[in-house]
Amino acid sequence: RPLLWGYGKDNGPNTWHKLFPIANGRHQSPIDIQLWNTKFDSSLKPLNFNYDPSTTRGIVNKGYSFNVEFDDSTDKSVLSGGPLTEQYRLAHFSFHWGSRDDQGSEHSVDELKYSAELHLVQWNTKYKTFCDAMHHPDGLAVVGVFLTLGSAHPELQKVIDALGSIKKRNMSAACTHFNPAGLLPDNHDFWTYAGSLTTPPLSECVIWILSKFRSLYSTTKGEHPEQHIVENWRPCQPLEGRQIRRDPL
Ligand SMILES: NS(=O)(=O)c1ccc(C(=O)N2CCN(Cc3ccccc3)C2)cc1
Repeated sequence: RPLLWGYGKDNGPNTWHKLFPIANGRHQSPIDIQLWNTKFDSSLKPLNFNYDPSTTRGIVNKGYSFNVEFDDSTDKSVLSGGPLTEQYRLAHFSFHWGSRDDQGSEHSVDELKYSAELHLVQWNTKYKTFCDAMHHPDGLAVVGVFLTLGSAHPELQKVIDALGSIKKRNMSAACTHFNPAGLLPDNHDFWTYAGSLTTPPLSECVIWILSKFRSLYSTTKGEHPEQHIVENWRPCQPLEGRQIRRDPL
């Protein structure tokens, strides 16, 4: 059964507007973070990651990426602070990567792309469900972390080790007690702007929070996540007069 959309020539990002016309909207993601155009905002608070590893549910092959999913039926794993005025529940995290080490991230910084980008996806608890939240500009808060090749990263290694058991789309495997905070850089400085999902349905419902600092990862021989899924990043979209705020100075 052919997938509705993907990253190939016939179903890739340049074709998505046909099924999802919002693709040509004015609040699309990802974007290039042009450092000269970021503005310090003293009203931004420190980010507050409050993740409980016992909410880890498992790892699922989504076809064009894989998600590590969390139980979001309670407020056990939540994000608050930063640009957020409410609490957001962790639903899953996933990655975007490329076929080469010099591309793979979705956002770029002064046109520089990283090898991969981690997305920690949270939804605003003032809405009843994730799906409901997707219909509001403040519905989701996605924390983006740039990944660059480096020394092995224990928490990330746990994810890479689990990939062997979810080789096909819709396969899932148990994955427990994962600490998503372990994937974050020590420094929580960030840029933030109003944007969209970077995959269909491309809803303009995301408050993006991009870490200024990188996390390191190393791909072990053979078990490369991109072995079967080669490129799953969307190119940068027009900023259209949006302001990118930064914290701190
Ligand atoms: N790369 S990203 O961070 O922008 C991101 C991408 C996708 C998602 C996500 O979990 N979903 C998007 C919609 N999908 C399911 C769905 C729901 C309603 C209608 C249609 C489809 C789930 C979250 C974050």
